[in-house]
Formats: sequence, C-alpha cells, structure tokens
Amino acid sequence: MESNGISEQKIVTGDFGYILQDVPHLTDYIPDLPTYSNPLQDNPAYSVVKQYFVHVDDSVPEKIVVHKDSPRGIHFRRAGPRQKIYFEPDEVRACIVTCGGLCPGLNTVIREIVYSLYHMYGVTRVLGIDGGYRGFYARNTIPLTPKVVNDIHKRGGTILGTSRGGHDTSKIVHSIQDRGINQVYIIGGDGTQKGASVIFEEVRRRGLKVVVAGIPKTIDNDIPVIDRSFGFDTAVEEAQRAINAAHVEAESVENGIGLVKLMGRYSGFIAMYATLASRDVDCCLIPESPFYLDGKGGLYEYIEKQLKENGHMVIVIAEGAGQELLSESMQQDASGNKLLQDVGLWISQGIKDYFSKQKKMTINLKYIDPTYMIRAVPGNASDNVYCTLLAQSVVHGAMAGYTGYTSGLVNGRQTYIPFYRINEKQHKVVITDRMWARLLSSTNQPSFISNKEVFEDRKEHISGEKKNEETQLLDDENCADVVPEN
Ligand SMILES: Nc1ncnc2c1ncn2[C@@H]1O[C@H](COP(=O)(O)OP(=O)(O)OP(=O)(O)O)[C@@H](O)[C@H]1O
Ligand SMILES: O=P(O)(O)OC[C@H]1O[C@](O)(CO)[C@@H](O)[C@@H]1O
Ligand SMILES: [Mg+2]
Repeated sequence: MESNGISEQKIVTGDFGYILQDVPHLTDYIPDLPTYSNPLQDNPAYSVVKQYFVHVDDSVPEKIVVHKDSPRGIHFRRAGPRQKIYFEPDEVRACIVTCGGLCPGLNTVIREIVYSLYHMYGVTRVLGIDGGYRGFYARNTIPLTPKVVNDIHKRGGTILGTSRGGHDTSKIVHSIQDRGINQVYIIGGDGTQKGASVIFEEVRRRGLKVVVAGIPKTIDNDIPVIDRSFGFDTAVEEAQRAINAAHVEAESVENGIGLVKLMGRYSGFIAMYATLASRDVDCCLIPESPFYLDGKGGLYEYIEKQLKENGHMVIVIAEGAGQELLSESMQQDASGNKLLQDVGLWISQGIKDYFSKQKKMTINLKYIDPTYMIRAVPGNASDNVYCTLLAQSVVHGAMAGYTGYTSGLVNGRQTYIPFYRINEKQHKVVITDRMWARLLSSTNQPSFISNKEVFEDRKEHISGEKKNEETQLLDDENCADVVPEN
C-alpha cells in the first residue's frame, strides 16, 4: 500500500463504471485492531431512529447530472456513525487545531466536535492546540470540555487562535506522540489540508494508531469537490452590507460610483455570489476573468455608459482580480501565499484619473473595503447547522477508524473525501460556465472576452481538446486543473 513513502489511493470498482475513491482506515496499516459496539445504539436520542447507522456500502456520487448511458462514475464514502468503532471512549485523546485565516463558524465546529465526542461517544479528553500548526510544538494546549465551549458559537474567530506558516511535520507528529493524542481534528483551508495530508503520511509511516481528519474551512470557497465551504454563506451575507452602503452612497450623488473590494485571493466566488444576491451591482470583477480598462469594450467605456444612462453605478471587485495589471513585485505570507497589491485603491485612482483628465467629467467615487469584517463574524444560522453536521460527521469517521480524510458535503450529503482529492485542484469560477453567464446577464457588464477567444474555446470543446468536455456537464467543471504557484 505504499510507494515513495506516500500511501496508495484506495479505489474500489463496481458494476457499470462504479468507482469508490475510498479513504484510508487504521486497519490498512495496523492489522487486528479490536472493535467495539457504538455507544450510540444505547443513546435514547438516536436508538429510535430507524437505520441510524450508515451501511458499510453507502456511497455518494460525485456527479449527479448524468446522461442515460453515463458510467456510474466516482463516489465517496458516505459519512455517519458506524455500528462498530475502533476506539474505546476511555482510550481517546483528541485534539483540535485551527489554521489559516479566520472564517465564520470556526467556533461552532470546535464546539460541536467537543460535544459530539463527549455526548455521543463518552470521550472526556479533548485538547485544543493553541495558535495553529506551530502550537503543537511551541505553545500550551487548552483543555476543552462542553462547559468551556458552551457558547463559543456566538463569537467570531477561533477560541484556539490560528496562524500561517510553522508547519514542521516531524515536530508536530512528535508532539502528537508525546501527548498520547490518537485523534487529530484539523480545521483549515487548502494549505491546512495539505499540511494534514503530510501529517497523516508521517503518522502512518510511524505505524501510530492516530486518526488524522480534516474539516475544510475557507471563506474563499476555493476547496474542490465539496458543495461549498462553511462560512461562505455568512461572508456573502455580510458583504451585502458593504454593497448596500455603496449603492446608497452612489445613487445619492451625481455620477456616483460605489466601489466595493471583497476577499477572494484566487477564486472570485464571494464577489460573484454577493453580486448575484445584491442585484444592485453593475459590474463584478474577479481573478478568473481578466479585464482591461481602456478602449472599446473596456471597463472605463462601460462605466461612462452606465453613468450616462443611470447616473450612478456599483462595482464589486475581488481582491485577486486584475493583479496582472498591477506591479510585478511579489511578496509572500508565512504560508507562501501571494501577498496581493491593493487592486481597490489602484482601480479607484485609475477611474478618477480617467474621468477627470481624459473626459473632464466630475465623478463621485466612494471606495468601501470591508476586508476582515466579512470573515470575523460568527456563522449565520445556515452555516451553524452546516458546521454541526460537519463536526458530527468527522467525529463519526474518526471513531470508526477512518483516517486521512476530509469531511465534506457532496451533493447535499456528508462524505469522507481522501486528502489527495481535496489537495489536487483549486475550486475556481469557470467563466465559460452557466453561473458566470447568469451573473453577466444580471449585471449587463461586458464579458471582457473577445469573440475570437469564445470561438477558439468552443472549437476546443467540440474537438474534445478540453478535458471532460464531451459530456458538457459544465456545472461540475468549475475547478482549475493545476493549483497555481503561491
Ligand atoms: N504544502 C503544504 N504542506 C504542509 N503544510 C502546509 C502546506 N501549505 C500550507 N501549509 C500549512 O498550513 C497552514 C495554513 O496554510 P495557509 O496559511 O495557506 O491557510 P489555509 O489553510 O489555506 O487557509 P486560508 O483559506 O485562510 O488561506 C500553515 O500553517 C501552513 O504552514
Ligand atoms: O490577512 P490574512 O489573515 O493573511 O488573510 C487574508 C486572506 O485570507 C482569506 O480570507 C482566505 O484565504 C483570503 O480571502 C485573504 O486574501
Ligand atoms: Mg489558502
């Protein structure tokens, strides 16, 4: 099961092209582990539920839009409680760590992992790792009980603290061993899940009975495979307040322009969904859709047209949009992520200069940058429910001995996804997809794509040069094949 120190993918095939991309299990490398009955069968809340335990063969398809002769395709293991578990409650020493940027709902996930362990499985030893990955070896731990975490879901941020950088695999796994930890719950974004995968490989190499499980977190919604990440809904909702303010300001003055910059380093989902939700936005600019300023079909021409027709306009720009137009200089954060130039300030100045110098026209531009306000808030109701299901699912999987997985929602069902699927791509807005077309038709902005480019793209689709395009099931295709260099 091992090549080059990296465990091989577990693939199960079945009839009619069925493929299960399975997750590792402790018994893959520690044979003859004892099993125990799941205490949930005696829990009055659950014992009345018909078929509470998930059938061992239950799986969830990755693609639900199919043609009549499509193969059954890729599936993931369905999450949920199993009849047999691989840990006695007394034996469990769990830990939870949060890494990367903040995201609404982090505290809810922490709370619900603690509650699930205590109240569903009778586990009483849960530690919080202080301050992200480096906290494993550089900081103290925080004992977590239901009492400690009782009302943390009402607060934004993470009670455990977080950080970027500082992933030292060897030191982290030493610390896990030293503390006798046997379940590691890792909450974080794309970088964090890569880190979790490396920890899993090292744990496995050392032959430890330690589950390593991830919970995907990112307001950018840039993690592939899953329907959406927790906190995204809240961030989009919060962004409405900035867009509303921009609209009120813009329509109150002559030639008013409200410009809102939203987060989204490589993926423009927040900007796209905030625009679709608002209906007041006349132009949305995202990293995936290159744009240009001057000349026919450019941004300035469109702004001028909007001002002439409506007297005001609202522009939403994702922080990663148009970076190629700004300076080449590139700095990185502690995790190696690209530190972006402020495209909002840059474009504000550009618009002001264009109208005052070239058009001799007075405009009134208000720039709103809500930045951290959309992610430092607590999760909304829908995200809180989502976080609860994610937390319960990840705990059920760990108690059942699965490891090396990320818990995630796929087509509305909780699943266990192997790390390699979470880490192989970056979820991005595909501008030739229907969702972006819906946005363009709602804002009426130019697509900034020339007819020639669209024609070339179509030609490639028809000739099959573009991967997977024969089926034209475009709604499932919004992933970049290659993760961009940080
Ligand atoms: N390829 C990698 N291998 C091991 N660890 C990594 C890797 N990439 C990132 N990490 C670690 O994961 C942690 C979080 O990474 P990062 O700062 O990129 O945030 P993230 O999880 O992607 O969340 P966000 O959505 O906020 O960007 C950091 O401690 C970083 O050192
Ligand atoms: O300033 P920080 O905490 O490094 O994070 C900023 C980044 O984190 C995110 O919120 C999530 O990756 C991005 O949208 C943003 O660029
Ligand atoms: Mg990231």
